[in-house]
Amino acid sequence: MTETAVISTRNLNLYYGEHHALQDVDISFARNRVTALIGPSGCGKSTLIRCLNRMNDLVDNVRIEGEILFEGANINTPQTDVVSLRKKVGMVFQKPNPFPKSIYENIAYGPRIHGIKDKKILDGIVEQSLRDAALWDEVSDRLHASALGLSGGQQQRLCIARTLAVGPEVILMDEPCSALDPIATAKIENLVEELKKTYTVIMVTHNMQQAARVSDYTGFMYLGKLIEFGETTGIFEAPREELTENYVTGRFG
Ligand SMILES: Nc1ncnc2c1ncn2[C@@H]1O[C@H](COP(=O)(O)OP(=O)(O)OP(=O)(O)O)[C@@H](O)[C@H]1O
Repeated sequence: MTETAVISTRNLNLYYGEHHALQDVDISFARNRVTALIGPSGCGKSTLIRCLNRMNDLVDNVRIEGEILFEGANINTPQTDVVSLRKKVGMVFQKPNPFPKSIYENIAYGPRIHGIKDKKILDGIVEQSLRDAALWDEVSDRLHASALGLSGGQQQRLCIARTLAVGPEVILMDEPCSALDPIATAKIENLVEELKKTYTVIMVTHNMQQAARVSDYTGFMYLGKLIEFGETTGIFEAPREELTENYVTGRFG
């Protein structure tokens, strides 16, 4: 890959107890591009993206070896400031998980934690984040209503807005559409297209059509290994590995 990598791993290995869940993964994620991670259930896709903002730290009995380079530094060290890492490498989960608070408070929460107190500035961040997440027009008249009253698709865009509000560089998305209907899914996919102008997006998806539609690069994983990585068109139309071909043509999975 000739593009600038924002984040990359070198000899990344992860063990859950005895289970070797990531094996020698070397991958680079290009700036302002969407990279999709695909592969059958249990192959390690979520485990891999969770390494990129140290979410696996929260799991008991996990051991991680190797380097994860972000902005030139290895983040897989005890010295890493994990709070500031998670501000720069945000995450959106499979199931929308808004806080049981107002729409406004969901977005303002992160910036407040990071020290922004001025109401005018917070108002501006809330509006901009909602605009950037393509939600402003649907909620601008009810910012102080509960976020739990939004539809699933709106809640997921709210979660994206919440991530944008703290000024990330990378957005990790772990199957962000799996709980959504096709219309809400299409909105998220269109949004991802917009987001990559400003951010780097790394998305786990079970849906191969989605990977083909939204991503520039695709990594295919199998049993904890990154089997093949390259431009999405190449992975889907001319895979080099037989395993990849079998998977993308639906022969297993
Ligand atoms: N907290 C954990 N403790 C122990 N084993 C785990 C844990 N999380 C995941 N695993 C195991 O690690 C392997 C990789 O899981 P992971 O969730 O990363 O796969 P995945 O490719 O994202 O799967 P899916 O598509 O089903 O979400 C699986 O065998 C899984 O059972």
